Parts: sequence; structure tokens; C-alpha cells
Amino acid sequence: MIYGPNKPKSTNRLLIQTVWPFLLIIIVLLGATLFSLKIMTAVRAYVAGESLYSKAQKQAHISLINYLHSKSNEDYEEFLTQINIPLGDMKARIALQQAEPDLKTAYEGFVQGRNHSTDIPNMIFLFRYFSETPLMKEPIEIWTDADQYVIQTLVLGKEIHHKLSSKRLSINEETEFIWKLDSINADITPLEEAFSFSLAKTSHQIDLIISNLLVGITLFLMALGLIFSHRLTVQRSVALKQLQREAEKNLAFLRSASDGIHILDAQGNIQEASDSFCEMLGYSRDQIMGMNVTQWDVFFDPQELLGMLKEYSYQNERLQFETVHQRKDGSLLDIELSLVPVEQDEKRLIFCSSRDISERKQHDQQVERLAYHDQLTGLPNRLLFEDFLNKSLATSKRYHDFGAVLFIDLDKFKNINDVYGHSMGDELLKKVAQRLSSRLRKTDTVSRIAGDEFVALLPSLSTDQNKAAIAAMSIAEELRVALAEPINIDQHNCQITASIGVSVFPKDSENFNEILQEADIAMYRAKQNGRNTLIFFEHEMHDRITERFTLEQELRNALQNDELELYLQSQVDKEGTMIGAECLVRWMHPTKGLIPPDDFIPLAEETGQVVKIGEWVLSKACQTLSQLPFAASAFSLSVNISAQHFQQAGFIDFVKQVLAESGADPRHLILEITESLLIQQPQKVIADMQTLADLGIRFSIDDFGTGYSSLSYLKRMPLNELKIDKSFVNDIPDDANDSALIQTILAMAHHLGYTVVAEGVETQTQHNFLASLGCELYQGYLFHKPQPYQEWLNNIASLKPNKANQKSPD
Ligand SMILES: Nc1nc2c(ncn2[C@@H]2O[C@H](COP(=O)(O)O[C@H]3[C@@H](O)[C@H](n4cnc5c(=O)[nH]c(N)nc54)O[C@@H]3COP(=O)(O)O)[C@@H](O)[C@H]2O)c(=O)[nH]1
Repeated sequence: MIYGPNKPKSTNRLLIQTVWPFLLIIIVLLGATLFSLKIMTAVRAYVAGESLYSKAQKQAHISLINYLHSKSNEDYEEFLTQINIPLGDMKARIALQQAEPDLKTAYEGFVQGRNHSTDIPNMIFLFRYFSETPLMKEPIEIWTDADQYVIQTLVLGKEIHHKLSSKRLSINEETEFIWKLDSINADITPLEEAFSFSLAKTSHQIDLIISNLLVGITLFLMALGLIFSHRLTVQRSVALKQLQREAEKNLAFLRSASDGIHILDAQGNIQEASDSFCEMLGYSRDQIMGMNVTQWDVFFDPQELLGMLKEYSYQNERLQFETVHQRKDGSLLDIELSLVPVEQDEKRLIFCSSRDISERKQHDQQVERLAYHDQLTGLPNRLLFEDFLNKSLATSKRYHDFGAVLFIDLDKFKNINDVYGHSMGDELLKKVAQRLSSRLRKTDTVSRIAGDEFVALLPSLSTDQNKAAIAAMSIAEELRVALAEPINIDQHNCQITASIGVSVFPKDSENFNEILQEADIAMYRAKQNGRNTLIFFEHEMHDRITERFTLEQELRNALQNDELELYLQSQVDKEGTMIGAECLVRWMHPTKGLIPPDDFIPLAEETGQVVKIGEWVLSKACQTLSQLPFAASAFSLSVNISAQHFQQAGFIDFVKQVLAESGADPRHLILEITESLLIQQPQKVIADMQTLADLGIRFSIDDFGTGYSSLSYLKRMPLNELKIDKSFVNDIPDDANDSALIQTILAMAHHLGYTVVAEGVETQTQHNFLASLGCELYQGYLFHKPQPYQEWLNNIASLKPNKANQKSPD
């Protein structure tokens, strides 16, 4: 098994290393064969040349004899032609035998000797390099010996020609010439035979030598080849064994590696795993071998992980990242994973090394905790707080919402240290930290920035600065109260208070230091104000918020302290006969006196207290209905129901319960709702109204014309009454618009079958105008002002049945 990011050594190189000896053998054999052929061709050429030489010499002899007889120049010419052949060979040989061989002349000589032009280079080669060898030496010596006879023949021929050219030869002369010629021929013939024989012998011997040489070389090279092949086989087997050992070693090494080594295929299926990887994940080897990476890697989305692996397997680089592995028992491990893609047997694999870095992570977290947290309380320190605040500041600026920073300083903390000792002081700080943290939202941050100084970051309180300030104050107050509660440390009940400075952000060009400084300054003012209090950095905001906050707190107590009072304002018909009354709440503040609803109902709506107030008024109204004297027993009482109260879960049940408990007749109860109730979930509102209407309760639309009006919804509501808002009544009949509007409202209401109540009727003129338009009912100071409950009840009680249609005195 070989793993690695790169391919093994180049196959071409390996091939060359293996075959080069065989190539060499072939080249040597080929060379030897070509050389042998060259030698043999040359020898054969000499043999052929010798044949031509002998024939030419014989022919020259015959031509010269013929010439003696015929005296014909043709014969002489033939003689010259024939004698030229051995002369050419001689010329070639002499040229080659020179110290500096004359190759050109040699070539020309051999051509003259009628040797084949393609053989001549081989002949020259053989002569130059082998003339001194025993094989060639003998024929060359014989050939050299024959030179004299060739020359003698030539000389004799020339002499005969010379003689014949000038005179006729005598018989004797002719005979003498013939005798000389025969004599030369007799001398040269044995030499030619010897030359021929010697060449044949040389040729035969060279054939023999070359054959033997080739056989020898072949055998030698075969032996070499065999040796080399054997060596290769041995080497290959050694290498294979080595590879085998290496693979076994690798596998053993892999399995015993201390890191969690494992090999995946491109589909994330495990191919091999080290023991430590199995142990790391808590699986046996058998179990893990059938698993896929998505079964233990829980950091990535499975599909995303598989896609990533597939893509990565075709790359060629190492990759390292952190991930999370899940053990068999479900516990999680922080892992540093190193990947190396490899190719094995044409298959893409990924070599993975998982290192458990849980401890290191914990250590890093510990280091980070030390760097960014207060060691005593474990809270974020100033550095981390600064980071959080800067981020929160940026978010607030981007999304236009508001947050706040609270600067909390414990009052007279030094006394605790002095009296109880520093360890007790430390314990107290820890408990304070716990109390602060437990009272804040998850998104808030509390930090200890110095000895007994804490800061709290309250981000994203509201998109409205005022509401954000109110929320900040509410939280700060909760913290102040929480801290003021006794803290038990080692059986000691410690009492500590805190002064809190509040700064709302963002404001123009603020940064961390400025915000912290503002909160610090505000905290300092709280100290000066007598401690155990909270103060806003901005005076104006402080006054406004404090006032509102105080009111909210006081209103909360108002219900418990029975400070709410019920007032009733009677309603009359056209003739001025009392037909009912509207219940109106008042707050009898212990110090500020009577507070009208306009001053606290909006706040109650904001804080949700309007539900409790509404419940109180409704209960009181129902009790009143059930207690009405006989003279007023046909009266109806109208109760204002805020949209928030109406939509409160359980509102219908509450109404039913109050009716049941009081015994009031629902037919004498009118619920005044506003058009704003229809803004949210109109269908549900209409359904709930219908449920109550089915009980006999009537509905009136208060302040009609001032809000959201959808006639299509109005038509579907179980309505009985419309109340024309006093803002429209104020200026009638002088204001043409209001007059026209009231006219329209009345016409529409009558068309739909609703009774109309005009409210805020203060003058007779207003009354007359409304009456002229057909308005049925009236409410206003012209008839009755709102009266305290008991006073109103007393007046009602004094009504006589037959006087019930008379105007009651105020
Ligand atoms: N959800 C609840 N809202 C309530 C409740 N009690 C009162 N309110 C709402 O508070 C607003 C102010 O009420 P109030 O100060 O009581 O004023 C009422 C009358 O005093 C006043 N009125 C009546 N006649 C005249 C008049 O001739 N001149 C004049 N200037 N004021 C007059 O009108 C108010 C009654 O209005 P309405 O309720 O719209 O019929 C007021 O909006 C109340 O609804 C409560 O218990 N729950």
C-alpha cells in the first residue's frame, strides 16, 4: 500500500532503466552483424576482383598473341583494355600502401579494375585496416608479386606494337615474342591461382571467424541478458517483498498512529482507520469500517459535507480545518481535521487525520476567559464589555433603535470590606454579579469593570427613545430593588444598596468612552442624591422618565390601594329624561388629588394596566346595575372598553363571570368600543362581539368619526349605538363642516338602525340643532356632569318613577 499526494517515479524512467541493457545487446549485435557483413562483402569483392584480374590478364595475353598474328590495331586496343584492369587494381593497392593512403587514387584504381563501385569503399576499408593481418597479408603479397608480370606484359605489348608499327616482324622475332609472352603467362598463372586460392581461403576464414564471432557475441550477450534478467528478477522480488513489508509497516503504523488516522473514499465511506480513531469515536474496528463520514461529523450539513469531499478528492493540496465529531455515546469532540487527497489504483481517496482538540479548545476558552473576564465574578471585563458596546452602538445606529448603559456602583462597599473582611467582600461581589445577571435578558451584558463598579449593557430596548429610556429605567429600578434585598453570606445577612447612572444611546457622535462616562457621571449624581437611587445622564430625560416611571409605579399600586373611583355621567333622551349613564374612571391620588383619565389611561394602555382598570370598572358597573333602585331599573350603563382589554384572552369569560357574580341584566349593559378595535383581526372582534351580543349586551361605537371607519365592517358588527364625538359637537351649528358631518352620521346611523348619542353637548343651541336632525340621546354638561358614584347613586335613588323622565338636578 503506497500513499502519497504524488504519483510514484515516472514509468518512462523505470522502463528505460529496465530495458537499456537489452537495447545495448541488440545494438551491439546489430553493429557486429553490420560490421561482419561489411567485411564479408569486402572479401567477396576482392574475390570477384581477383577473378576479373585473372580473366583480364589472360585476355590481354590472348589479345597480344592475336595482335602478333593479325597486326590489327583492334587486337592491340583490346590488349590495352584488358591489361588496364590488373593495372588499375595494382594502382589502387599501391595508393593504399602509401604511408598516407591516397584514397581517391585507390578508388579510381579499383574502378579501373572493373570492381563494382558499391563494393569499393568496403574494399578500401578492408585493405586499410586489415592488410597487415595474417588473413590479408598472404593474398596481398601474392598480388604484389604478380605486379612484375603485369608490367612485363604491358612493356612487351608496347614493344610489339612499336615494332609492328615500323616494320613487319620476322618469324623469329614473332616466335620470340610469343615465347616471352607464354613465359610471362606461365609465371603469372601460378601466382594468380595462388592469389585466388589465398583470397578464397581468406574469405572462408573470415566467414568462419565472423560466424564464430557473431555466435560468440550472441552467446556472450545472451549470457549477459540472462544475468541481467536474473538480476532484475531478483531485484523485483526483493522490491516486491520490500513493498509488501512497507505496506504492512504502513498499515501497522497507520493503525497504531496516535492521531485519529482514517482514509475515506470520495463518497465519504471509510476505507481504513487507526485504532486511535476507533477509540476516539468509541466504535470497534468492525463497526467503523462500514460507516460514512456523515455519521460522525456533526458540524457540517451531510449533503454539503459529501459534496465538499467529492470536490476536494480531485484536488491536490492539503486542507486543515476544525470540525466536530460525535462519539458513539453521543458526546461531542472538537476536532482539528487534516486532509490529503491521494490516488491509489486509479481511485481517489482522502487521507484524514483527526486530532482531538477539545482540551486545547477548553484551554483556549480558559485563556480567553481570563483575558476577557473578571476572575472573581466570571463576568465579562471592561475589554469585552467595550467590544459588546461598540457592536451594539453600531447596530443601534444602523437600525435606529435605542439601548442603554447602566453604571452600577455599590453604596459604601468599603464598609463591608472593613467590617467583615475582604473575603466576605469578594463573596458579596460574586452574589451581586449573580443577582445582576439573573435579572437581565439574555441579550444584555453585565460586566465588572472595577472593584465595586458594574456596568450593564441593555441593547435594542426600543426604536423610540422615550420608550427605550422607560425600559432602561424599569430594568435599572428592578436591579436597584433586587440589590437592596439582603444577601446571605456565611450566615450573615448583608445589606447593600447601589447607585445607578443611566445613559441612553446612541446620541450624536458617541463612542464607548463617552457613553461610559455619561453613565458614570449620572451614577455620581445618584450618589450625591443620597445613594440607593438611579439617575439619567440627561436631566430633562431624567425628569420626564422619572415622573412617568413614578406614575406607572403609583398606578400599579392604585388598584391595590383602592385609589380608583367611579364617576357616572347620565345620558338623556330628547325630552331630557335620564335613560342611562356612562361609567368614567378617576384616580384619587394620595398626594396629587383627583387625576382625570386622560392623564393616566394612555400610560395604563402602554403598560398593560388598562386591562386591570377595565376589569375594575366593568365589575363596578355590573354591581351598580344590579343595585339600581326601581326608578332607574330600566337604565343602561355604558362602560368604556379599551381595545387591549377587549382583545385580552378570556375577556368574554370575564364579562360572563362578572355578570353572573353581580346578577346584572346584560341587556342594560352597553360596551363602548372605539373604531381602532377593528384594526387588528376584525373578523375575530366581530365574532366576539356577536358572542356577547347573544348574551343581550349592547355595543356602542365611541368617538365615532375620529378614527378608522370601514362601513363594510360596521355593517357586520352587532352595533346598537353610535356616539358622535364631542369635537364635532363643539362648533355646531356655526361650523358648516361639522354640521354637515353630524348630519351625515345621523342619516347613516338611522339608515343602519343605530341609536345616536351626541356627547359633549354643552349648549341649548347645540341641543336644538342635534334635535332638529333627529338625534335621540344626549350626554353633556348641559344635562349632567360626571358625578362620583355615591353621589350619582343617591340622586338616582331620589328619582320617583313618575318623575323618571324629568331632568335630574346636578
Ligand atoms: N378605557 C377607559 N377609558 C375611560 C374610562 N373612563 C374614562 N375614559 C376615557 O377617558 C377619556 C376622558 O374621560 P373623562 O375625563 O371622564 O371625560 C369624559 C367626560 O367627562 C367628558 N364630557 C362629557 N360631557 C362633556 C362636556 O359637555 N364638555 C366636556 N368638555 N367634556 C365632557 O367626555 C369624556 C367622555 O368621553 P367618551 O368616553 O368619549 O364618551 C375619555 O376618552 C373616556 O372615554 C374607563 O373606565 N376606561
